[in-house]
Amino acid sequence: SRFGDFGGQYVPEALHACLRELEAGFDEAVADPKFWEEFRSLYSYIGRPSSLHKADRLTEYCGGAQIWLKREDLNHTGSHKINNALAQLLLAKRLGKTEIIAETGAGQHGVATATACAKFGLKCTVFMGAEDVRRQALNVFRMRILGAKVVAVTNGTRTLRDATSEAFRFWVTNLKTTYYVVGSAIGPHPYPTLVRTFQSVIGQETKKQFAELNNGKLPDAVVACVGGGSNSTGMFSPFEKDLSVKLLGVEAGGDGIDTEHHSATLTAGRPGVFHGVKTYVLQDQDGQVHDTHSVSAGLDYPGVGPELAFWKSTGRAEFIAASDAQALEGFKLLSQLEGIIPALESSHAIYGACELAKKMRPDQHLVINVSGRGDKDVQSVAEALPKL
Ligand SMILES: CC/C=C(/N=C/c1c(COP(=O)(O)O)cnc(C)c1O)C(=O)O
Repeated sequence: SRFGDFGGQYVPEALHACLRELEAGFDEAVADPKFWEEFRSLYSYIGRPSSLHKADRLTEYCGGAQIWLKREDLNHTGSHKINNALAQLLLAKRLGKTEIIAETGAGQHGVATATACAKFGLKCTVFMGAEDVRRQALNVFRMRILGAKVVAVTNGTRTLRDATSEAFRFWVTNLKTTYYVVGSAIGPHPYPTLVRTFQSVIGQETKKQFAELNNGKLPDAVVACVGGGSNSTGMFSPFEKDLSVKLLGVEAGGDGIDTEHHSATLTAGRPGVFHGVKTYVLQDQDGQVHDTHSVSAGLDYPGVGPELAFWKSTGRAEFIAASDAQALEGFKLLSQLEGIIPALESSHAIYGACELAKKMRPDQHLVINVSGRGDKDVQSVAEALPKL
């Protein structure tokens, strides 16, 4: 349950028993070939494997490494979130839970959980900050159309942080019947391990596909955006032992990490406890957690997964921040050079990858995890880029 000094279960006594039940259920499931057979039987529903292909015009534009795209945006519901939501629903069924709750920021995890609940016939309640209900309205409609109840959370900054706190509060009072599908590699043990394990299908496929297309070679670098850390740990973990592969996480630099308005937890935060886990936190010297900002709702969060905090401390992965303006640049680049409209979250990885590619040689290869598609964001981008 530890990632070096990070991880653990910093939760009230009331949660210990159900976290132990969850850990036992998880350990049993991952050791059971039947669980993985059931997960793989969902691949045609998800659209796995997702494709890996070259980005020729983006490669030319950046002028350095060969750039490849892992298309998690093409999954059913439009992001990587479906991998984790479906796997956790299988786990919830094994644990005999009848009610499902989830938190959401960008609405992608909310839609993925609502989709999985519709498929498995379970009641679904999604907690979402009122500000995110406004800026990701398309996904709120989708959740409701899929049969889920969306609870707008109005405390605090009315974003992902508050939705997550509210989901935990609800869970603690409904432990017997309710399974909390956590949407990122955050929260108390076993959630960071559980979510990374289910998302590692991304990195496993990437490694195999890249080798098949490049006579057995590994890529030289892999890039992913970082919110709570699920698409990054899912993409990075299969490469963790391959030290020749550079791992780069791109966080939300908002208005700039020298301002109070960003969500670059690993770049500008420090070790602390938040949402039940020891990790990096954006906090003041008294440990009060900062309000955060990002143009992308899915990265707008003052915590981060403990495994990424560990990889930062060991130097296995590097982290940079892309500002709102730089993310909007990444959004435009992929749209106009490759005809792919990425989620604003993924747009941070596009920008960061292009900066890295420039510093690499043309005989080197870099893979970007395109974590989601940008349909949900076109309204806010149109407002942000009126001259587009
Ligand atoms: C679970 C809260 C985060 C959400 N989304 C985060 C997100 C992220 C960042 O989340 P992580 O992969 O967990 O760091 C990246 N790409 C897309 C398309 C996302 O939607 C959500 O609610 O949909």
